Amino acid sequence: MTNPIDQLSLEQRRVEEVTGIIRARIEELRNQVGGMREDIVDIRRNFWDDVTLNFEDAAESAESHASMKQQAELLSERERSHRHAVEQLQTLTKLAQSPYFGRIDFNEKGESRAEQIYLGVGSLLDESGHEYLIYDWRAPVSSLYYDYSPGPVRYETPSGSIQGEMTLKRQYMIRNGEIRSMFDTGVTIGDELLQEVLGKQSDAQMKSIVATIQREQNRIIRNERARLLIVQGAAGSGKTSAALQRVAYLLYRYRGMLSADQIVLFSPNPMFNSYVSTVLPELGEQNMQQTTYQQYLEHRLGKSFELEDPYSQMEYTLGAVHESEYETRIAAISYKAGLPFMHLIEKYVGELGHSGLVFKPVTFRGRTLIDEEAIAAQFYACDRSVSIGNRMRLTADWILKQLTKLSREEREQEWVQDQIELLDQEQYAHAFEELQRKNRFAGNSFDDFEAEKDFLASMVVQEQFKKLRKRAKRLSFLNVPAIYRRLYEGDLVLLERLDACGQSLPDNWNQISELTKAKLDRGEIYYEDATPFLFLKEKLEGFHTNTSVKHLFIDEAQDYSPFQYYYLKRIFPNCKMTALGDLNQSIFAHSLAGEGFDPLSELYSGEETEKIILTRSYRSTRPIVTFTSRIIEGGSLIEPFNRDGAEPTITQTIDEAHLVRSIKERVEQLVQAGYSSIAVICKTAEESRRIYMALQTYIRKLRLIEKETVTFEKGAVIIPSYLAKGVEFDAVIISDASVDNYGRESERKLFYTACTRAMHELHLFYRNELTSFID
Ligand SMILES: Nc1ncnc2c1ncn2[C@@H]1O[C@H](COP(=O)(O)OP(=O)(O)OP(=O)(O)O)[C@@H](O)[C@H]1O
Repeated sequence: MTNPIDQLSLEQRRVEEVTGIIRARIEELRNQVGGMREDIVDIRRNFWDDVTLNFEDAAESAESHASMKQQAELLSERERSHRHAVEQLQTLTKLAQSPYFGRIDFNEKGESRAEQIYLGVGSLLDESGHEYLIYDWRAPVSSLYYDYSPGPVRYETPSGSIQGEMTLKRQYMIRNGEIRSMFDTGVTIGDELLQEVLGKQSDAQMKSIVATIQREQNRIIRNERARLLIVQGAAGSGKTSAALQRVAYLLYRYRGMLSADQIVLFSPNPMFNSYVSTVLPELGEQNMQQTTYQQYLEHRLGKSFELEDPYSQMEYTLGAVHESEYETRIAAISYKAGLPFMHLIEKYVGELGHSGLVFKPVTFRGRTLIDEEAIAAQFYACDRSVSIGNRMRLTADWILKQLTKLSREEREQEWVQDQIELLDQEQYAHAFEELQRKNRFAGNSFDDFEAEKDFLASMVVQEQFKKLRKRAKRLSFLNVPAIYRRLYEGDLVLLERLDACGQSLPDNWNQISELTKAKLDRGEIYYEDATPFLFLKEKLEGFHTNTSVKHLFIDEAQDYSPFQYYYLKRIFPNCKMTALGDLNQSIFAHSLAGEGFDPLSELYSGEETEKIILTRSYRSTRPIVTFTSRIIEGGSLIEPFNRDGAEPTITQTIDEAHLVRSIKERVEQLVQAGYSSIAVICKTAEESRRIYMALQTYIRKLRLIEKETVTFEKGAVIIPSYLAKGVEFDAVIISDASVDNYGRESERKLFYTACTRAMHELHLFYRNELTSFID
């Protein structure tokens, strides 16, 4: 056995050799890329010179067409090669800095000797093109590194399972071609390396974790079987990290079949998008599509209503306790989140198939062309065995036909003559050409004059009717807002029928109805009504499904309601879903907390669903995890990663001035200690603004984070608790941990979420009495 020093120098020599090969290849590739770029510019510049164009007859035209096609193909082939080479160059540049982070020696069953397998963020072949100098961390064999310690091992490949023995597992920290540290590891992937990584300061951007992925995280990343993968993980257990590495894995595993734009990540807020946006490019992949549920709802709702955002709803639930309508609103949020409400809407739609739909008349220049009764009569005359969506299409076709008829009558109207007189030269010339083309214009008879007049009138009317036709095709003759409102009008037979079939409405349904109607009548819609409204709309109009999305990732999955999950399933029927959440961080009144992930688990069959639980927490130091896990029920199951640090502090302040002074001093001390991201977390936006106003003159570059903030930056920030979801800071200050601020049971998880954002230090301030969430 070689001694450790010799081992290190042997390994260093290999790093140098491999780095040398990488550098040479970079050089080579740079030249190639330069050449390709020139080629492309050249082809683009001379595109028309290099194609032969002749359209004299059909044969010549076909030849010209073929020549153009050939040239375009040549250009796109060069562009593709250029893109590929640039990507390769990016990967090689990363490898030149740190060619690999791990090694396993694997002796495959039946082979006489072990192969040394080095793992990095991309793969590299030797000169002969046969031997891998570096394996991509996502290659099948690389999973051994994450799943096993030395001993008997096996891994899966697309063509079956491979067994053998792992004789060595080693980790490296290589920077600028130099091995900074090296460990031979046992059971877990190097506590030493993880210690080193986690002990570092936070960044404005999330980092990739490929060198230290833990076994249970690897199960999430490489899962290919589940249609629905549910991850319940403690705060800081690496759910978001696992999700992003999973995207990178899927893009590698299904290269050529799956592209980044077929993967969608639903994030908690726009700032989070900026926080995670560098991970995939760091891994040499393109970012998936990112959105928030709110953005998605806005897109779907269009101009129908002004939509309340979830943070305004949150501010209401946190701050409006003393308002008279508070209990009604909370009951409404909770009821409208559930499946019983979804079933109520389904029943309602069933009823609407027989009667009760509300239509809008087709109007034009203040006149009704087709009234709502006629549309309703037409709709209800359609065969009732046909689905509502299809009957709606048939009704639209009927309206289009009516419009064609009506447009003929419309030509006689006075306004048409007025418009004709206003036509310009160009429009006249166009009409004249059209008439000639149709052989309806000879140029010298009375008929011609009539034909021209008629043609111009038809042209003017057609132009104006275009909008009507478009609206009819979009089914805008259906008054969905009014239909949704009717649900709350109380005179529905439906509600009695529901009662009869044992489904009961909440006790205060009448008050809920009043509240909802009042909002709708202002042209606004509560956040909790948006999904039910869209569900109703889609049920009536037919679902606008998105079949191109193949993977849906839902981060902070506990913040979605069962109703929202069913809606998402309907909208994205072809995709696999990965939902990552923590029930202890359920902060919305509508979220999954009560029933856990059960409603989500029922989305697909048992065989299609898998659940993975992560209990180890990596973000915070052991003292912080020990402290925060006492806030919630079942917290003792959370396992802190063994990283030492300062104990959290709790300080009582006398009044607001004292509080502001204390926070200021604490921030200064944290800056002195070298922390670069420090957050003062307040409960609400209002509290955040107040503290910000008081502190801004004392703390340099202090930033106030609001719901509109889209970038996550380093430095000192004041942030409302619910916007701190999913992100982390070196040090966290809780500005007011008094019982007055965090006293209601419903605020426990919000308080927990705020405290668990801290990586290295946590400081709490309070006035009068401390919250009872801390024992
Ligand atoms: N295997 C790992 N190696 C290195 N760092 C890790 C690993 N797993 C998690 N981390 C780090 O732990 C921190 C928390 O990870 P992440 O934000 O993914 O957790 P989370 O479960 O989504 O947290 P939360 O639910 O509290 O928002 C991050 O700094 C991440 O880089």
